[in-house]
Amino acid sequence: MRYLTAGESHGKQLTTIIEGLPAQLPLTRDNINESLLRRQKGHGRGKRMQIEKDLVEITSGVRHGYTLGSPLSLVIHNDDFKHWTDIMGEDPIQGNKKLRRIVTKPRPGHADLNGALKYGHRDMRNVLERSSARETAARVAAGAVAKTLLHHLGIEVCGYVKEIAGLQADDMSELSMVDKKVISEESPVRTLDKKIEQRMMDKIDQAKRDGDSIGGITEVCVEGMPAGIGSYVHYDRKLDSRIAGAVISINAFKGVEFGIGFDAAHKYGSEVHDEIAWDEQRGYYRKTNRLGGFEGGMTTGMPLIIKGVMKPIPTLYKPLQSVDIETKEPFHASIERSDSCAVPAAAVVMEHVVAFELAKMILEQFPHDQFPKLKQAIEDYREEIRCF
Ligand SMILES: Cc1cc2nc3c(=O)[nH]c(=O)nc-3n(C[C@H](O)[C@H](O)[C@H](O)COP(=O)(O)O)c2cc1C
Ligand SMILES: C=C(O[C@@H]1CC(C(=O)O)=C[C@@H](OP(=O)(O)O)[C@H]1O)C(=O)O
Repeated sequence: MRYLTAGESHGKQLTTIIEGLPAQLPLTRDNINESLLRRQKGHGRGKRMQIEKDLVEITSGVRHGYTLGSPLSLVIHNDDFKHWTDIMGEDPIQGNKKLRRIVTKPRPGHADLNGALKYGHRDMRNVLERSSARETAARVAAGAVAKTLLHHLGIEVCGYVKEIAGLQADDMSELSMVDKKVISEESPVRTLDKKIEQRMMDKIDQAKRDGDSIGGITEVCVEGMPAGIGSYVHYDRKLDSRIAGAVISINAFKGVEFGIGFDAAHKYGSEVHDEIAWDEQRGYYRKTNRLGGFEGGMTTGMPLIIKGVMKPIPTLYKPLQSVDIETKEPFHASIERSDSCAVPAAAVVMEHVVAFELAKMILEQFPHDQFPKLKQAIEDYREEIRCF
């Protein structure tokens, strides 16, 4: 299974095409819209999220509530396009630089300058339109399809905020998946402790007043993955490495950790590795889960715990110094609008890109033309490893 996305941030629409899904998977647009709505929430988003109401249209691949096995295409319309029809239209546009809204002032931390150098764009709008995290809506749509597939296989994926501006959200490790989901779905900045939640929002508001931005840490937990998904035999079949790539591909993500992650560097082996145990009901299991559910590029059968680090948003109301590519003069640009913190939304994005990689690996490992047969194959495999 693979997917592609297309679409510019202020263009007409975002398109996602997923190829390689099994036939006969139950799928409706509600499965996807729920995820899209969650991605739009969270304290610290800018005015754009008030304009957009992300709803998907399934334009192929589904009939009467079930996948056909043919490519699935999903469309999300950009409501903001109506304000940008000339600037984003396909026909040549006349007028002065201001009318055409040509961008010649690159923002440090965004893709503007490097993208302009690479593709030879003297108008950096040609870069920012596609490098914008608007594209993550299309990725969430793909991930929502993957999550639906996983859900029907008894696998649940949940993403939530772990830290914003140095403030730790509550440790959710002991909570049931249902409770984790309630917390992350209500509003992704939610924590169990209302005081911490308020302090996070205060920090975001303060950063916004200061013309600054804020990053944080997101976490994804996965329950129900059987052991042995992924592979040790080749670098590109290691599931943890695919997940790491997918997480780092999210705009502004700069790090990924599995389980205790970087803390493993300061510990002894006896404090890091998870001892193996067995009982009749569960089969093999681990007494601890410090490695976050991965060994040798494969799942261990324990919950997957994955963290991602998001840097602060690059577009600042109090801008950093840069150089105009036309005049070569230094400048301090003022900006029109931006998010000041998008960590809650990014947690939802991470949940969905992880889900896609998990579903993709499962489909690689089991025959999957027909979803009911895939489901049976997974059930048989679970039983086989329980009795191993
Ligand atoms: C959900 C989400 C929303 C974002 N919103 C903004 C924004 O409003 N302004 C901005 O400059 N960057 C925003 N970003 C980050 C940029 O898209 C990102 O920093 C940029 O594409 C450069 O890529 P890099 O940071 O991965 O190097 C957002 C990222 C995410 C995940
Ligand atoms: C549109 C989304 O996020 C956008 C991501 C983004 C960026 O530079 O990454 C910049 C902003 O776009 P605009 O300049 O139109 O306000 C965000 O709003 C979205 O998440 O749907």
